[in-house]
Amino acid sequence: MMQMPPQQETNLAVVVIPSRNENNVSVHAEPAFSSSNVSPSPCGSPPNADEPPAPVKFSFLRRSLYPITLKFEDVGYNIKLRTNRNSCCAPNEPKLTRNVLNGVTGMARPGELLAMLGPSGSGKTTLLTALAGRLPGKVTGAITYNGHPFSSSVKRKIGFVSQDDVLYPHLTVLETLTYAALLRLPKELTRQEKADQAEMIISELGLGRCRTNVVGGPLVRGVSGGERKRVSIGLELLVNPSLLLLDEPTSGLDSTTAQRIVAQLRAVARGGRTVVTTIHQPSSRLYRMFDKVVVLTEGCLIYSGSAGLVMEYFGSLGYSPGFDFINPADFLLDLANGIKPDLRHDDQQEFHNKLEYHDEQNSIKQSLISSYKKNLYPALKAEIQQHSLDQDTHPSRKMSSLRRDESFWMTSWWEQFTVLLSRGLRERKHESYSGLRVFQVMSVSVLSGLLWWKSDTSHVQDQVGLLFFFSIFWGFFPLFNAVFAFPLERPMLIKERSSGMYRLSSYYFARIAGDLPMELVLPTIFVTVTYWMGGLKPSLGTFVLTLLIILFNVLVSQGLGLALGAVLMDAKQGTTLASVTMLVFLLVGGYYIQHIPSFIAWLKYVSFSHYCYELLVGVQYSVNEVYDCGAGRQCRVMDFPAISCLGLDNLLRDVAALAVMLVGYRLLAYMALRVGQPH
Ligand SMILES: Nc1ncnc2c1ncn2[C@@H]1O[C@H](COP(=O)(O)OP(=O)(O)OP(=O)(O)O)[C@@H](O)[C@H]1O
Repeated sequence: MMQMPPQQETNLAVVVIPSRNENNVSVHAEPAFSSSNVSPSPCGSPPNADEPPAPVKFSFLRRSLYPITLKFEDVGYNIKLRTNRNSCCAPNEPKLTRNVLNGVTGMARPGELLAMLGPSGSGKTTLLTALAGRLPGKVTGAITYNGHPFSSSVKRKIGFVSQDDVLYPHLTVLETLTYAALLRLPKELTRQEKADQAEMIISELGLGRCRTNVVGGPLVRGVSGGERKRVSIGLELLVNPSLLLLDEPTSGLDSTTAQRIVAQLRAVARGGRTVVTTIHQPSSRLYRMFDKVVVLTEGCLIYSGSAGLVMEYFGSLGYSPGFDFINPADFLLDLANGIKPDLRHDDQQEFHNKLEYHDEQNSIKQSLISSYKKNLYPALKAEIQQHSLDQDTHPSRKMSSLRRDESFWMTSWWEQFTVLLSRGLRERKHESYSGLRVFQVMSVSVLSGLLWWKSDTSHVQDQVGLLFFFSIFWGFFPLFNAVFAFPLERPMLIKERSSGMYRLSSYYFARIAGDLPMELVLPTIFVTVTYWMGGLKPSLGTFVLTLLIILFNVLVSQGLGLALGAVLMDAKQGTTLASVTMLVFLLVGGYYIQHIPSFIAWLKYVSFSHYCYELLVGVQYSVNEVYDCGAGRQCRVMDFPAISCLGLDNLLRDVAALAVMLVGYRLLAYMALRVGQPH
């Protein structure tokens, strides 16, 4: 029943990969565009037409060094359904579960392209995610890679392309692939060699014309959908994966582009890799490129085996198309939906209107599932077992490298940090240095300078008001900017951490360091303008201290924003909680209420704005400073009611409290990220 993978095509190039850890391995590779059915690049012209010929030494189409045979036996998966019932009111209510996968079995060998077909909701994505070792919760049955269960070593040999392209919208195609190459390729290669590898992928995937275009996203116009998909595929091909899993790589693309992508996937498979893809409605031209198909209906299999034998198999069950020519994929999808393929289109319309339609559909599906269990399943199991026996008798085929502990990272911590920092700065430069943001800060700064224009100590109340405004404005602003950081980056973080690209700590420190310049530049400009316009103490020392306190406050506030974002991982919830927190800090900061009832006075000790305000007032006025308090009398500033109740006798305590928060919030953010991310 099983069709062996087509042998290597004749038009092969022998190339040498000078990777230092691969010891100049001689390998065979197909030229990427040797296939006659590959159509011209949607970027404009066929790749290489107006580009210098790409060096072949790094071609991703080199043979896989660690071929993987993927086996999945009796795979099952249930999801817990959310109910509207309040569980505390019905504690004994059994939890509702839904069976998404039920006894799914199959095998894909190196060199094969396996396609998963089935109606929407039949479980294709769930199965693919389970095969990639990324499905949360318990997966029953067995999924093995050369006989081994999923491990960190296997993870490094798997490429996973999700249905949604998770890419940074403001990076160009070249930058996207180059940064990935710098992070994912082994440290034995130089930076230049890694960059060359990215260039090679661009050339081989026909992205040459759009290499300097930004990738784009929902809010930014960038490259086309097909180009974006090829960038996603290229990111995985960079690491020469042994097993490549793709979720609907052709959805939303025109048939020519779809065919081009599948042709490339087939070429990738022919290099000794195992390629598994889910696909929606492939044309018959596409279907012919598949070696194997798995057909799902409602989480159960109706077929698993050779793509070329489906018509014969279903014909033997009495299901034959009523037409001379039919796309096998349409035929399979009709069957998976429980529709008899011999009904003509008009008849189907009529049939759909009948009441017994659903019963009939269900009975066809059940009969196909039973036939699969009776006719195909035993042979499939026997084949899988025979393959396992062969592996046991030929231990060399078991790929000992998979057992080796490869939990080490591809690049050093420092390398990861510098690459992630550079990538983050480039991706967010439009946001950090946006004119709107600068305008926002500058306009508030100039307006407050005018409102407090040349105030002096005869208006102490106004001056402390300005200092309080400093502490609150530079509490709100960084907090709200930081709260978005992790929720917005979450999909990228999950994707990249799932493929073991970098340590969480290197990402975290790069993110914090990348945000620093603008987080510190804007308050510096703001304070410089407002301090001197507002008539605060004309002393350079006091000005510098005021600036340092505000920058300290900014860092603490940013830390709280990062922590809220990392704990909640939801921008909406994060901003809601941030606004409530800042309102509380505003009220207990010490400016509006001077006599807070003792049972709630503790709130001010958790408010960084309170400490910041105390410090600002503390450095602004010296102990013996006086002001004109009317009728020619001189009063001590420290006796002014709004200041005396602050208790400025222990400013070091304020500094210590802010320092604890500075470290504590960042630590909390890191821990929350660690808990929520794949390891
Ligand atoms: N986390 C989840 N919560 C609720 N339902 C889920 C979850 N994951 C999967 N499902 C359900 O499981 C079924 C299979 O989903 P899956 O995404 O695997 O289908 P699919 O065949 O890939 O569909 P499509 O072709 O539309 O992408 C669907 O009915 C889906 O609603």
